[in-house]
Amino acid sequence: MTKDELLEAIDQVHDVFSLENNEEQSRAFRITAEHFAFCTMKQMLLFITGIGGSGKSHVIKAIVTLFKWCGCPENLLLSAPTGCAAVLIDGYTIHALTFLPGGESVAKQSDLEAI
Ligand SMILES: Nc1ncnc2c1ncn2[C@@H]1O[C@H](COP(=O)(O)OP(=O)(O)OP(=O)(O)O)[C@@H](O)[C@H]1O
Repeated sequence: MTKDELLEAIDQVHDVFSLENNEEQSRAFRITAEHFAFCTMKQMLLFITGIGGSGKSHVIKAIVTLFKWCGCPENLLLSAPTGCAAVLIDGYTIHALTFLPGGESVAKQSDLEAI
């Protein structure tokens, strides 16, 4: 996919999810999408928060859609701290994603570094 096609896909997903109706959703989506498009080797940490129903999952769904449209859904892993939150975004719990053991056992540093 060329850069122009990527930018076009970003605009289309932005429209499909009506993110122009919400400035903060729009900004969160564009920051993530443009990082995906132009800075693939750098880690980005972005904290999106808001009260229940403010549209956090909606932004995540838009990001998921962008990765699908760009043909690389496998480059995106979704996780959430609780099972309920993970189901809402069709993702994994952080424990499941990082193979952390359940119960009271403590993960070994070497196991975590191998992930
Ligand atoms: N920009 C938008 N355009 C249209 N509908 C939207 C938009 N943002 C959010 N919604 C709708 O508002 C509802 C609540 O949004 P969402 O589930 O994303 O909120 P949330 O912040 O993740 O909530 P919670 O924290 O309770 O899980 C959903 O039905 C979603 O589709």
